[in-house]
Amino acid sequence: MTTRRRISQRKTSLEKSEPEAFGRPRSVKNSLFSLHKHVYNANRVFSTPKVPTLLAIIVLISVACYLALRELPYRFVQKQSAIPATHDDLEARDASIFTVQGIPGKGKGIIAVRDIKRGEVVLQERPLFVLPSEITTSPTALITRHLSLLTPYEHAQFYNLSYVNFPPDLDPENDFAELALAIFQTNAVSTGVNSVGIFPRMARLNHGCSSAFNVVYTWREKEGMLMVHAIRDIQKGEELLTTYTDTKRPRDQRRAYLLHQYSFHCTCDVCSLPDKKSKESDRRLKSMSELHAQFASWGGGTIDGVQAIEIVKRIWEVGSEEGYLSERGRLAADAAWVAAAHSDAASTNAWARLAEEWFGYEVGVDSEQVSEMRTLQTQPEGHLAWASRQAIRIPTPDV
Ligand SMILES: C[S@@+](CC[C@H](N)C(=O)[O-])C[C@H]1O[C@@H](n2cnc3c(N)ncnc32)[C@H](O)[C@@H]1O
Repeated sequence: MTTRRRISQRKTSLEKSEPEAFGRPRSVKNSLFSLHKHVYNANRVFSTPKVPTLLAIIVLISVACYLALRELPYRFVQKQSAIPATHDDLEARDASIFTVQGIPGKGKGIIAVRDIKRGEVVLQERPLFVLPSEITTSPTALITRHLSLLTPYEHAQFYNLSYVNFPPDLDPENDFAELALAIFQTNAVSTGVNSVGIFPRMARLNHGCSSAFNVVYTWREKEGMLMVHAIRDIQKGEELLTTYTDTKRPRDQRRAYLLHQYSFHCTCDVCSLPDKKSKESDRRLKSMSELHAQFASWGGGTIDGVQAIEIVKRIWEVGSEEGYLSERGRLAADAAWVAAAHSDAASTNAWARLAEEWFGYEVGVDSEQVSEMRTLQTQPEGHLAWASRQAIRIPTPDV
């Protein structure tokens, strides 16, 4: 099964553990079971109806109780988190930040209704359901089973989503299982390393490359929630764009991938640059990818700590020229790792401070990554790589 990979590249570096599927809590079954007993006993008291009528009543009441009760744990979990508890609250919060509307040539998209500051939470959302990214059973059967567990509202949310790559010989009005698969493949996003989920509100985000995307989403395993943050200031009226793939690739390759996977020809601000400018942008993006690969070779000892930090600074610089601001928290955290390995506490502290700032924009000031970077600033010697390499002075950030 292919699914949107727009965050999977990013996520593998930012998220570590395998997520749980967000299913109905097991306790629902227990509550349903005890309710069955209760209903059964109640009907024994009023034992006059005929057996078929009685059975019909029991079934009806059971179904009604099940539908009502299965929402309870879900709402309870929602109330514990920062997410507003009801659909109305969610809609009110969304409406104060953005609106979903038709965008010429793109279907629907998300437009800011006010200025949004870099680092702001644009949207938080729990998945309708989550599937493993690799499955051995039939994907249509699996999706159909998950859809059968949704409320009518959630069901409608799912079937309202857009889709591409629907087999031309089939009819979306009749082939619901295939339709569901196409919707899933067009809209699912990574929820950690081995799973993908459907988030109907954020699924309206269209794609932009390199300097064109202005929001980034991250999956928070512990909270079972997807967060969308603005990575640059966004003005009222601007479209919110995320990225569906690693856009540190030349325009031709990005376009070919997006056409094949999502059936659109990308005309974002970067893809629409005149040829000369586009080539310059491609050169910068290629250079960033190559520099990342060189930086990674520090792990194998091919380059020393000072050279590794020079590469980090070069990536930062090229990123600024290109306007590619994503992944800077991770980059600075990796530089802090190098500094810690070489036992330079002051440099570890300085890189961790920079990482805290940029993780704050991209994954949130309340994220695990920010909290780790704060701890590292106070206890550089606590880093797991501390003193694992020769002790040398490591350059601090220029910014
Ligand atoms: C996850 S959906 C995004 C929301 C979708 N536009 C809608 O109407 O619900 C992905 C689909 O949106 C469209 N899309 C996304 N980004 C686009 C872009 N930059 N230009 C044109 N179409 C785009 C493509 O059809 C793609 O398959």
